[in-house]
Amino acid sequence: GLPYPPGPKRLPVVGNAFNIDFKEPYLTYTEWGKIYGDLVYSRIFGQDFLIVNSENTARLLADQRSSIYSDRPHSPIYRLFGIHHMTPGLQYGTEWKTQRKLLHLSLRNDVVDRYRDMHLRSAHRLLENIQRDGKNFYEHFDLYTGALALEFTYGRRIEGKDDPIISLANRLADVMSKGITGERIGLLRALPMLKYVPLWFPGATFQHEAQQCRDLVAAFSELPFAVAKKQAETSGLQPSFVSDILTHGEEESAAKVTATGVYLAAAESSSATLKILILAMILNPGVQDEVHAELDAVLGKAVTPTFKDRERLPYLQAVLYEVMRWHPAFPLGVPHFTTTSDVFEGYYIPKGTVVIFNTWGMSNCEYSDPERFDPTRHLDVDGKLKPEAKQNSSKYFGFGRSRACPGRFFADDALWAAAAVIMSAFRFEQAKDPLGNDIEVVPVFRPGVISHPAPFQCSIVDRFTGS
Ligand code: HEM
Repeated sequence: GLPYPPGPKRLPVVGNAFNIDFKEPYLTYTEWGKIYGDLVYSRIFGQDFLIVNSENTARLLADQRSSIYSDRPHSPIYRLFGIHHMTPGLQYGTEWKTQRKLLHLSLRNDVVDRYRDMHLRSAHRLLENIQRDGKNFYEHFDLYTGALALEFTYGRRIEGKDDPIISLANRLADVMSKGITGERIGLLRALPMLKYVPLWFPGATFQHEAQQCRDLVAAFSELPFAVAKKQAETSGLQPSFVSDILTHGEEESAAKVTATGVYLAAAESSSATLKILILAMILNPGVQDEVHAELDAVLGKAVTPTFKDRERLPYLQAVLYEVMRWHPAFPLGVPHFTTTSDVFEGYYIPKGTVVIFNTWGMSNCEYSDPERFDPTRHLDVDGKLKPEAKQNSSKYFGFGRSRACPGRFFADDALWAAAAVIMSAFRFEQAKDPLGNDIEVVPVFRPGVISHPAPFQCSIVDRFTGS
């Protein structure tokens, strides 16, 4: 037979389990990429992995062979935690295709303009929250993106973090991110009997978390939907994802399931990106000066931007592209899985291989001096956006025409609205200690599929009052 793609030497049974930095696996994969090239083969506990280190190869596989490369890894953990029927984890097949069709109705490029008022209204709410209570800016970003996701999905306006639906959603996201880790997915593959440990068994934390997650999923797929329907009967249906589906005569059950997945896919990814923006601004005050200079020159002082100003603010847009390049919120995308075996450039790729698109590696190796935060990479000599800038940033939303993020156009507007509104109002700076010295900020990212910056202190100054 044909050889596997090149890769690090494997030990019997464990394979490469001890070669990977599980906290920041993208660092390991990027190192491997430098040694072995665009395609790296690895194995852990009998599971095949293919790491794809170049954007071009990722597109050749995911776009041109999408029927082979669009599945998701099969793991019993999704069923245990009750999330196996949500779009991001669904296996390639009819149910997934139906959900993608429903998402397309409300999220395609030519319909997302209708959410722009909602984005701006929510961005102003974000601004007020930061003005009132700057210390908890992380929480305000989570509320901004969570509220947008819920209003988009159910037409429900969220007034604050105590809203019962947002607190339910947050509890669910929390249980999921703690419960469904890569290590557990691996452990369950190695010791499948773990899923039969009875609930009463001492130390069965895993089972308790799974049960709690299933209960929360069940509540979350019923409650907001029921509220939206009730509202529809009394005051008419607010335009939303759910209303789009119901007016198209689609089945209620498909609508409910798809809606639940949207919140989980939309909220955390966008708020992580906004936190990375603030981190980048604190670390690069000169870039922040440029953003402010552009805003003041184009709009005049103390004018808050709206979407009609977007084209005239190329530097701000370049900053957003650079945020995603500098540290992608999904450094390794979301894993794909092969439905059949394949041969690519003379290499054999088995059926059932987990395919990891190393976006972090791509955004580091395909640019010079990659650690430097430099928005001008995306601008030409006249300060206009390079024609390829938008396309270059599409990799941060994943790969495969049919599997890539369906919410990317919505996310793009949500990020822009928040960035434009809060950056026109505030300057983000290093916080000071009681002696007046700057508190140094070191960029540290938490492990996980979505890479959040670890909490950092920050001083937020009103640009116009100086307070
Ligand atoms: C900055 C914000 C966001 C980023 C960086 C992001 C990125 C991603 C990535 C990398 C994937 C995996 C694609 C792949 O399999 O290759 C994904 C999937 C997905 N995203 Fe997003 N996303 C964002 C916001 C959103 C929003 C706002 C929504 C909905 C309104 C959304 C809905 C989804 C859904 C439903 C999936 C699963 C698609 C599938 O498995 O078929 N995302 N996203």
